[in-house]
Amino acid sequence: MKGILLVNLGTPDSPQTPDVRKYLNEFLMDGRVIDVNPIVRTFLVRGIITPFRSPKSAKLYKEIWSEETGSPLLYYSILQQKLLQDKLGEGYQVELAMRYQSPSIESALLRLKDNLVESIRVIPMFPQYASASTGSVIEKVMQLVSTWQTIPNISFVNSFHDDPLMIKNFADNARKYGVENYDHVLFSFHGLPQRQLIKCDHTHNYCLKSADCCDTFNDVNKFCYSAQSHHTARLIAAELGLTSNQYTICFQSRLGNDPWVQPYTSEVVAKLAKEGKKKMLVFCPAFVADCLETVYEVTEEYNGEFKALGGEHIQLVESLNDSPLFIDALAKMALNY
Ligand SMILES: C=CC1=C(C)c2cc3[nH]c(cc4nc(cc5[nH]c(cc1n2)c(C)c5CCC(=O)O)C(CCC(=O)O)=C4C)c(C)c3C=C
Ligand SMILES: [Fe+2]
Ligand SMILES: [Fe+2]
Repeated sequence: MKGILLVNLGTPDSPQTPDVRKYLNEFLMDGRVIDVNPIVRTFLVRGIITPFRSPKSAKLYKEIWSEETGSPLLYYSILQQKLLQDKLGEGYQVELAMRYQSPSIESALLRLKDNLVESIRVIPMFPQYASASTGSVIEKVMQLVSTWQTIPNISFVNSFHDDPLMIKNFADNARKYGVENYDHVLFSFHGLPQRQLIKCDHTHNYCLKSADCCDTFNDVNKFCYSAQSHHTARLIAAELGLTSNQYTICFQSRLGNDPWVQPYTSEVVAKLAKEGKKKMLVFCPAFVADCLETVYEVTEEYNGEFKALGGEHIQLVESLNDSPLFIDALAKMALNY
């Protein structure tokens, strides 16, 4: 039996403030997410961010929480695990874990260990590599497994930003809206502090040194989250036959006052509304499942800001969720030892 472990980010156990606080504390106390001195991080997270953000975020989570299925991120993650298990069949044990909260990575690894799997293939569910997402998952898994007496044959998917099935899946999801019916297309990725990009630049002389450092995907920037994001967007655009003036790549969900990777989605939305764009199609290709950042931030927040400035409608392209093409992509990654 071979073990496959899917790991996504995590979501609160409920949309109530105490559960959201517990989630944010675990998430934001991760040194790869808020990568500052631990004393400063503790002060920032426990003293400022979590006390103020928890009640606000709880309100947003209540907006996207379904009575029947709970958090969209967990709902689609469970579906992805079940569908991949069905596809791979008996020789494989597919487990799901979340980096923060539940189901925990520790419990999923123990289920694989108890079944004496010969090997474990870990798939962090983030197409583009970032230390704050993929890096954190890999570190946590290695930390836990390193304490086992028998360390299994273990491998990790580091990124899948250019996976052809994933690219086709996003493009197909957009086709049903008729891309030609929109004035402009946005590729809005989750943001990241600029210093986290710079830390991944092993040459110390490329990332953010010029305005066009992400315009090509090359040997120097191949591990950069922003360069991988630009690459994903260009591939989806090419699949849809979009020319470069028909779309904009941007980054959402900035937290705090430090500079994050730019341009910021909210500023791009405002600029395009002021230029007279009426209808926009928005992809969020940093996420493989719909979540707070897509369902609320794009459909409610950016749509509201766009309309307030004269725009008519922002249409979110749904995420990969339970699409058969994405399950095929996962199966390929699972089998590609
Ligand atoms: C310093 C702060 C943050 C970094 C860095 C960060 C990176 C990052 N996050 C994701 C994926 C997701 N993030 C989600 C929610 C979310 N993200 C942050 C902060 C940082 N993320 C916060 C505070 C939150 C919680 C919501 C809020 O209060 O605004 C989610 C959604 C979870 C859900 O339950 O739906 C995802 C998914 C990636 C891929 C990433 C690095 C590239
Ligand atoms: Fe995030
Ligand atoms: Fe870069």
